[in-house]
Amino acid sequence: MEAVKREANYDEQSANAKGSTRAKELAVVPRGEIVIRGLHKVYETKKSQFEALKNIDLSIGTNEFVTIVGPSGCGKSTLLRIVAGLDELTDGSVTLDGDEVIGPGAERGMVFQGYTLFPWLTVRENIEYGPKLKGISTLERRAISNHFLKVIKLEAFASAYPKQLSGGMKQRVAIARALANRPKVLLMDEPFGALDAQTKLEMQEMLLEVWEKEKTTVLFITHDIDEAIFLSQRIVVMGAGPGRILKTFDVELPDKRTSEIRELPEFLALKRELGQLLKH
Ligand SMILES: Nc1ncnc2c1ncn2[C@@H]1O[C@H](COP(=O)(O)OP(=O)(O)OP(=O)(O)O)[C@@H](O)[C@H]1O
Repeated sequence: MEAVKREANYDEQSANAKGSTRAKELAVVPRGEIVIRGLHKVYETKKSQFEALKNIDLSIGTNEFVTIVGPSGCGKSTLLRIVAGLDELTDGSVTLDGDEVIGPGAERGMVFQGYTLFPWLTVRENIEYGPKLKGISTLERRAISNHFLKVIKLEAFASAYPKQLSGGMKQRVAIARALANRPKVLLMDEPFGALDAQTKLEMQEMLLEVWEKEKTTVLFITHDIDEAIFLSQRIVVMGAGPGRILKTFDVELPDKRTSEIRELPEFLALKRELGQLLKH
């Protein structure tokens, strides 16, 4: 269990233990703060250029849960891929805790819609994959996978292979596998898009539980307005032609998100407003 405690906790503990100014400074270092400034993305082919993103400015705070919504083709995935370091920006900058993003890194975990588990590995082995690459010992890896199997409530399936799991279970493993690297940020591109309605609701509740426990910054993409409101602290609405931010909304709902909040007047009012904005 020790192995999966967050760095911030370690820092706080060491600050308390040592009581030194330096240790206290370490304890307040932001973790998982994304700053995007003047971001432009142009896709170039031999014959043409396509401006996918224009003038994107967005800051996402430590432990914040931010969702991006917008019409198909407005550049949501492009933006997420650039933050992941999987795609290059044309102009501007993206930093994570002050460090420029120049490529993929284990501190940014990704979960996509398609199931990206290794079919030849068991659930436990999939979760331990990242820590194994990092050279973490077998004992510590076991502690990490035990912790996350519990978090995603799949202890009984530790030895199962992905093909033996339902879609929702596979996505739970994908989330655990991303979290096992102890990322500062979880980047999620329509992770529940392929699930049936009931499983999707269950996954949303599970994700919020995980987010509360693990205190990771989350940048989430969805087409589903209900999902965006239910999950997020802030919603960023993008428009197309070229991809840009139209408006951001603070979600003023109780921190404790239970299914009842979907009936609250604030929820319904925001849903109406987002619906109107996305119609144009
Ligand atoms: N590798 C590429 N080369 C050229 N154009 C691209 C490339 N990848 C994406 N695009 C274009 O950039 C635009 C933004 O694509 P992106 O996938 O980011 O949109 P999106 O908002 O995530 O869409 P969706 O909601 O349908 O997933 C689209 O018009 C797409 O055709």
